[in-house]
Amino acid sequence: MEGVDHLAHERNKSEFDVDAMKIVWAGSPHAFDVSDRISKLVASDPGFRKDNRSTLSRKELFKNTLRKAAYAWKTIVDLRLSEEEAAKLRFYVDEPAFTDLHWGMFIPAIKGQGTEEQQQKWLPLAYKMQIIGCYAQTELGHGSNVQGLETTATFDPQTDEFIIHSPTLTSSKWWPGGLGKVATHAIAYARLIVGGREHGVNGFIVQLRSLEDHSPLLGITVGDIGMKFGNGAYNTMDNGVLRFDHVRIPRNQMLMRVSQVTCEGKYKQSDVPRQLVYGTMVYVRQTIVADASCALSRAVCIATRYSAVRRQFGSQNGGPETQVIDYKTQQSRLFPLLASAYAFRFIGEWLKWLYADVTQRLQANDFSTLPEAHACTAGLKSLTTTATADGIEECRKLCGGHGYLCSSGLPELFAVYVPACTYEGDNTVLLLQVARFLMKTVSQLGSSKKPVGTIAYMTRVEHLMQCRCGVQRGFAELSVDLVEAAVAHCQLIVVSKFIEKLQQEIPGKGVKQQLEVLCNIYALFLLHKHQGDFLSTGCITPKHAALANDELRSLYSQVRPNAIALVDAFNYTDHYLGSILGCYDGNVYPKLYEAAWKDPLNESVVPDGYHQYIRPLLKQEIRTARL
Ligand SMILES: CCCCCCCCCC/C=C\CCCCCCCCCC(=O)SCCNC(=O)CCNC(=O)[C@H](O)C(C)(C)COP(=O)(O)OP(=O)(O)OC[C@H]1O[C@@H](n2cnc3c(N)ncnc32)[C@H](O)[C@@H]1OP(=O)(O)O
Ligand SMILES: Cc1cc2nc3c(=O)[nH]c(=O)nc-3n(C[C@H](O)[C@H](O)[C@H](O)COP(=O)(O)OP(=O)(O)OC[C@H]3O[C@@H](n4cnc5c(N)ncnc54)[C@H](O)[C@@H]3O)c2cc1C
Repeated sequence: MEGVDHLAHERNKSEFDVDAMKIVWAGSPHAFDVSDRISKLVASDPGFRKDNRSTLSRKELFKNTLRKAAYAWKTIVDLRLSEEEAAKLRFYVDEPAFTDLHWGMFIPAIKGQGTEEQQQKWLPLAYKMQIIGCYAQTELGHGSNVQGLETTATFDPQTDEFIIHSPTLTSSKWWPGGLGKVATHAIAYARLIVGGREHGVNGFIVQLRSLEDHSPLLGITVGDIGMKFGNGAYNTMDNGVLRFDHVRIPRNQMLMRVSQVTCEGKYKQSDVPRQLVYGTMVYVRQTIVADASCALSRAVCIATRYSAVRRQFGSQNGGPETQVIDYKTQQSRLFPLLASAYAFRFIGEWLKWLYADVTQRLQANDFSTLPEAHACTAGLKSLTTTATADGIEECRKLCGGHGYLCSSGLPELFAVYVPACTYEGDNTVLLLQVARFLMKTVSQLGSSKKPVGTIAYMTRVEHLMQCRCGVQRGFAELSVDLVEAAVAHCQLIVVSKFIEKLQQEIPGKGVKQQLEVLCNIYALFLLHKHQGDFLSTGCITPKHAALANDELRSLYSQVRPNAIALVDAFNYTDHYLGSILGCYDGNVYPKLYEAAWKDPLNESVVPDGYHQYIRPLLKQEIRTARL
């Protein structure tokens, strides 16, 4: 029945203060207030309706996304929302769109790689959305290998301009979000050529379309790259293709914080690491880790609530069947994902601090923590997105057949989320970067340069020094093992930061105790998952392994009465969840049944095509012997 909380009995079992946990999840009382207020604002505004996406054609879907983006901007301006509130509004609108790249990459690239003068010129236009930008780095032929990009930017001293050109088909820019149909400007990454000499890949601000009639400018060929994985999903984003035919831009449109070209055609490299050109990617990778905890928590919220609603088998003397959340197999699949959602939340908080710290150091020309920041953002982006993509799929399976319905919210969540394992750096390529960082640390063991921060533990691996010669077999040869070592390194960081979080003051009855249970589940689940490595290296004995498994089972029993309250703490509205299986009141079956009849296919009792195709089939005379 509407208005009845079918999960009230579950909520009454909670052993901790849910409202206090909501603050922990949000990060602070202020952050909770903003999130709560904005999520309800979006949920209550029919202008942000999203339950019809899977029934729209690509063109209708895209036009609807443009409408929503414009409506969101009008809401932000009319309500004078702060930058924080505006970002939350875009988050709860919950639809990949060109604005993600405008705000998430185009603006950060200018802030990170532009000079003061360039920031003063371009940022006000971008903040007021008087220009719409995209981040055009990847090409048809190269994405991972940035130094392999082929687009050229040749300096012409006669006119004090750069000539941007796509010399080959494979140099076509390919994938940039917002590029296909909307962006008026791009940060285009190209090989800098001055006086016939190459100076590596740099960023250039290039106008693509007229601000009068949106038509592509002279020398610009631009369009959308076509449908992507899943219906709806990421097809709200116009990932584009772009070719330059000798497009001329003023010299001052090369982002010149890292490298400069003077009007005399002299190339100058600032005394900063050239990798600062990659700074925007580092920034986005750390935001993607926070995104992972959002996406995973969303899937876990749906699967946990539905697991408490769903009953299957186990009826005693005609009594109710067993809630599937009470099956140990369901708990062993679901609760490690619940623990991971909280673990990723806290590692995302720490990574945000690490990024802010390295950014502050860079402003003082202190580059000492840049390698660690690169390794952490690359490795944790890889780890959390792989686990989240796999976790969303596991949550779909945890919901049985109904998890495969669009109305469960899980298929679309999966389809939108999985490219996170690829964009902003293929996950394996990024783990290889972490492996390179770890091997460089090993090579420095014994020198005066002592490992600190997230690699401080490596001082305890002195024995690696003796086998240093072993790694002469070559990085490539050992890359599979090195990638596994990189994953283990990142998992250690996640566990360590979860433990550090628990050493903080955490208010609320029973809140810290619940987080300790989740931290232990996360750590012991990893030990169980990688038991072979721990046993084969002698880190644990078989008895330790058995104890860990016993403790894991006990921890699942401790989480069980608190599971619904732990997902309520995410404070997601039904609108944001977009899931009948995960609705707050647990009134699933009537909503599933009602939703079915709203499908366009049920607009007519007899389907289109019956008279043309089915009736002749049913009425045909069988002229041959029975088949
Ligand atoms: C309906 C339901 C909705 C559900 C919603 C849920 C949530 C969904 C998610 C949100 C959805 C939509 C919103 C979208 C938001 C996100 C959008 C993102 C879009 C993606 C954008 C992109 O993809 S941009 C392009 C990204 N491309 C890459 O990442 C390329 C990867 N490659 C590289 O980074 C580099 O090529 C390389 C690092 C792999 C190699 O570089 P290079 O060859 O130059 O270097 P070397 O390997 O030789 O190393 C040399 C030394 O440099 C150091 N190094 C390398 N990189 C860096 C760095 N970045 N910073 C610092 N140092 C660096 C390296 O360590 C070496 O050092 P030494 O060993 O000391 O020499
Ligand atoms: C939805 C989406 C949105 C995107 N948005 C943007 C955007 O806005 N702007 C932008 O510039 N780009 C964007 N991209 C492009 C994205 O950044 C690249 O696709 C990504 O960096 C991966 O590069 P690639 O496609 O070249 O993969 P590849 O490198 O070709 O990967 C193919 C395979 O090769 C393997 N591989 C590659 N190199 C090595 C190596 N050295 N050792 C071992 N294995 C290796 C990889 O692990 C992978 O298994 C987007 C992509 C997607 C899917």
